[in-house]
Amino acid sequence: MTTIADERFAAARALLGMVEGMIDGATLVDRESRVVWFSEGQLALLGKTDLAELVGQEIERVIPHSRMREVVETGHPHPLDIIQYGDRWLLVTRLPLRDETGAIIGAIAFALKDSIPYLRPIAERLHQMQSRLSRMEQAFSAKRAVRFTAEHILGASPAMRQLARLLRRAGEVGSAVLLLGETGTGKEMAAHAIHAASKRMSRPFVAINVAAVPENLLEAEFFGVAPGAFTGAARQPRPGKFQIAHEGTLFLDEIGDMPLALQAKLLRTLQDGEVEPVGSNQPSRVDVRIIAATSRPLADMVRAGTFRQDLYYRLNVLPIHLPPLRERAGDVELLATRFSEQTAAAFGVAVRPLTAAAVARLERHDWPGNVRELANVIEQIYVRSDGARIEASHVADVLPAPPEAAAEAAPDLDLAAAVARLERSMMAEALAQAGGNKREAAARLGLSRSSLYAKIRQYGMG
Ligand SMILES: Nc1ncnc2c1ncn2[C@@H]1O[C@H](COP(=O)(O)OP(=O)(O)OP(=O)(O)O)[C@@H](O)[C@H]1O
Repeated sequence: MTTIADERFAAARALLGMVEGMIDGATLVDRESRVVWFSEGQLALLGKTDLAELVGQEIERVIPHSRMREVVETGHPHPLDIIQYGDRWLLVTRLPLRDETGAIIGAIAFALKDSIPYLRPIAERLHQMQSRLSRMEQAFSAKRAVRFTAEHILGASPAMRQLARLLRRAGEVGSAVLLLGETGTGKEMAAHAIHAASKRMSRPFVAINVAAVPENLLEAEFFGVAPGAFTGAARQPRPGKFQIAHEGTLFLDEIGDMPLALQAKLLRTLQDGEVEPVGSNQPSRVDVRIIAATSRPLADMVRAGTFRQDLYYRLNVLPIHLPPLRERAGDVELLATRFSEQTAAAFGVAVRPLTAAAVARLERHDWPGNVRELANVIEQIYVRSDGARIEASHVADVLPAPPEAAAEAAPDLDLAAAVARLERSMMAEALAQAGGNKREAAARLGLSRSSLYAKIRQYGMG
């Protein structure tokens, strides 16, 4: 005689029979977790052919890791589980079966056919998000690492001793700082040192060079992008430098190159302590200390109306002037010696001390590119000449000849050096004409801003 349970099992089998094409395998067990039925597909998965010999066996004897008993005993379904059969991965659903009084009479399980490919888009998205996260974590910890402290900033001149005091003080107070100085005077280094001396030192230090980022990307770079802000944009939100620098320090290099429209948004952010990603009207709070830097005469720009006065006051809470190298003659020897040691270590060669004449020759130079130019000159000497020491002649080979000597100089047949000299002088001219504005100078030279930047770095100039 057939019981209610038998009827229900028969109904379940009939139902599964109707969707046979969509499932890889199906299993029915009774309330003692004994096998009632396996579908053809399930038998194949198990490597069996004879259903009759399996019916009535406890499910674990046939499928050792089966979780059907759990479902029968708890009455809780497992709507989605991923299991492995040999080398196949299946998405399995297990449901309890009940009679009309609600009592459990067994359980049913089925694996959706080709279910794993259905999962692939989700798995890939998860994978993408995980790798994004780990890239961001890496970037975070790299940025968080303190690169320079005040001790790295070399200089025994009174101007530099005063600077070291100011940087430490700036670290303590936590207000906005404006670093003023020519290119290559160590503004970025100073910003690192302030961060390292502040209570934010274990939080991120994030730098952005306003002049080096194309104008149309600046806003997104600063404030981030809301998910799907523009067609084709990533659907996930992209954090801006403000969000990345949360609780840390944001270094805004070449702030004088910031377009006026963005200056307004930056001011709002600083006033409200909230950022609004591009394409979103939902501001979020950020706690960021700002250190801005510029090699341009910001006060003059305010007068000329190219830099907002209110933003200037907001940033100029603690102005720190970084003296150009030509005003720190006493430091040239110290810096050149240190750069010689660093270059030797980087090239894996013996250190070449500088002769007194070489130092004197370096001290006569005007250093438009400041400390970066000096570091570059020393490195070029290592590349272009041999010898146990750095002689005045090595310096002269690398530095442009002083004006009075130029007339007597032998014709220079070194094409690369001549091209470099021409490039340098045209770049210096374009920068001077553009009042230090790199955007404008690049346009005058017919270069992209990033190429101009690369050349400025290459030649250690501004
Ligand atoms: N006082 C110093 N002691 C040691 N190294 C220095 C000093 N000042 C600058 N440097 C070195 O000179 C190079 C230029 O410094 P940095 O990038 O900080 O200058 P900057 O003023 O920010 O330049 P820019 O405005 O062109 O970006 C760096 O390699 C830095 O390590």
